[in-house]
Amino acid sequence: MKPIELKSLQYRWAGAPRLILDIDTFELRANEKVMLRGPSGSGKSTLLSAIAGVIDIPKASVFVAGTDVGGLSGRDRDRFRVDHIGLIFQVFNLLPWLSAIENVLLPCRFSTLRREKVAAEPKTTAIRLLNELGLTDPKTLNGPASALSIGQQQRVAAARALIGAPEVVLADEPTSALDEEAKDAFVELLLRECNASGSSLLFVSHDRTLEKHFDRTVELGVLNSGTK
Ligand SMILES: Nc1ncnc2c1ncn2[C@@H]1O[C@H](COP(=O)(O)OP(=O)(O)OP(=O)(O)O)[C@@H](O)[C@H]1O
Repeated sequence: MKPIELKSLQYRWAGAPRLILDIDTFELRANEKVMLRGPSGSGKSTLLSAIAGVIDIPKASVFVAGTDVGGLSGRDRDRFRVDHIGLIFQVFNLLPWLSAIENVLLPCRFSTLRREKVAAEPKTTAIRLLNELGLTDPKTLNGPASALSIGQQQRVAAARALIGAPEVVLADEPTSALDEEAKDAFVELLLRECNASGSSLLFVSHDRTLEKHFDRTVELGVLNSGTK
């Protein structure tokens, strides 16, 4: 089963003069790690929103782990997303009053499937993931997320995306707030953890220096031939 398959995906924002997405075909294969590039405003975040089922897309145009995302009701899409997709955004969307560990556990709270995929006790797994991503200080792990630095928040967001081994991890410029060295280190950690959990990764970035870490790079402008 392909983690992501797009077929004749078209999308136009309400009131916009033209399609922002017009993609004939695209596939992300099992365990594949792909970088998605493209100029600002070209539709990269829109594409991730389409794959995550955050926006309304036509039926039979986006398949995630074999499910037709556009064919699901809004409620079922929300359920499907938490079961099968790990999300890391530019803004990490941590709940500031919860601890790092509690933030990482959120997908297990909302998804039985994710919880069942966690072999050990979920809290033990959350701590292991955070440790592997470089967060080890008990104060950092147990204190409120509001007290974390940007780099620490990003690691928590990555651990939250990875817990319960979702088939697909979608990352939208998660390194934009980091310096060069921290970017490379973060991408290496993320890829290692995706490999460990068997998750495929679609990673949006402008940053060509990160390309070397990925199986391949896809230019949205090339994919999106129909919008020209
Ligand atoms: N919620 C929205 N409503 C209407 N138009 C939107 C919305 N979100 C994005 N757009 C438009 O869609 C186009 C693509 O935006 P998108 O954020 O997908 O691009 P991007 O490639 O991710 O850009 P960047 O690299 O700057 O983050 C832009 O013209 C933007 O104004």
